[in-house]
Amino acid sequence: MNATSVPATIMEMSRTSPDTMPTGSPLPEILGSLVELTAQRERRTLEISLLTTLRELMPDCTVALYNCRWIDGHPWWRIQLDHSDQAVQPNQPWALPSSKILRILLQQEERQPVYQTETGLCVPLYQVNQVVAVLMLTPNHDTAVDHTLLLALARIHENFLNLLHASDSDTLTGLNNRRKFDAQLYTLVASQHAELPRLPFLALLDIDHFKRVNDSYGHIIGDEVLLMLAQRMQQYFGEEDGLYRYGGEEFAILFRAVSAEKAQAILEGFAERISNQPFPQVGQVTVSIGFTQLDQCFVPAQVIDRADKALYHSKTNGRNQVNQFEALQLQGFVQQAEVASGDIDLF
Ligand SMILES: Nc1nc2c(ncn2[C@@H]2O[C@H](COP(=O)(O)OP(=O)(O)OP(=O)(O)O)[C@@H](O)[C@H]2O)c(=O)[nH]1
Repeated sequence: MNATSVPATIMEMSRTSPDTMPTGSPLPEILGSLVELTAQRERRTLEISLLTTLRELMPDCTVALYNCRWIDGHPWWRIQLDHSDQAVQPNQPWALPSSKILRILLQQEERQPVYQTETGLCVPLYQVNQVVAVLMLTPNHDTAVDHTLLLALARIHENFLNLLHASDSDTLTGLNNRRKFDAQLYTLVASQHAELPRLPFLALLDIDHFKRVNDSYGHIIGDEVLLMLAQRMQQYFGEEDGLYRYGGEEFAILFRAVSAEKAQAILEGFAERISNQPFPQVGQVTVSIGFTQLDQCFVPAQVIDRADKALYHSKTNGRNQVNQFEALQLQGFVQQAEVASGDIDLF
């Protein structure tokens, strides 16, 4: 099913299978749930909306959502939300699923939309032909589950996951794109809490002399360097760190560290790894990095300006190095910008 066929399917359900509709779930209620579901623009709120909808439409079932992560071809999973929406803390440890679920995820069993397990029903959700999440449904007592309704909601959720992924991703590198970066920086700046044990930082990273790569080896090899750099970022940084293609040959990283010194060490470790691991055909590539600590005193435009100034300092002082805005400011190398009437003006 694709996104455009969804409304027809729901209308069809209401016409052709009225007796399979759960009691108390008339068409207006289902449509209301769909409106709510499809208004979401973030994966977590989309997931909460799906579970709320299922809970409302199937009150006799317990529902849980697991997210899947693939490492070297093996699926790991962790519970993301359960029936009560709030009960699960984010970032539970990843675990190996049971052998039955493993067979389903690896598609060793004949691919079906719904699988029967010991405890109930399992509905895999796909992205580019790979399972990215699993809905687990346990009926209380002997309640019959309306498979048509369950599958329609699962497919709608899946379609929206895919749309979200497409609108948030950079097509060349697969990293998050600038649109996603702007949204997440805004959220992070607005929601910072001083009591969090690890401090938030923004780093801007730019490949050194990238024009020479394009000029010497061609644009396609240049693209490959961008892709490999993105892959090395994914291997080096943690799964909770935000990695973005900021534009052209520039990347952004939103990450946490216990101190500015530790943040500097993390970024220097990455720059060193890049310069020490030659790229196919091109050889050595180096990167320059500027970073700054996020602070509620500064709006997103100021935070970006601070990281950018630190990056510019790295570029103009020999490249292949990492600088923090706050340290440069103390030494008098850079100045703070202030926001006036929506623009950034220097003091
Ligand atoms: N292959 C490829 N090149 C790109 C892409 N986006 C931007 N570029 C190239 O990136 C290069 C950036 O060049 P400059 O801004 O002069 O920077 P630089 O050569 O990296 O020099 P410094 O940043 O000063 O070290 C240009 O040649 C752009 O054409 C892309 O998606 N693919």
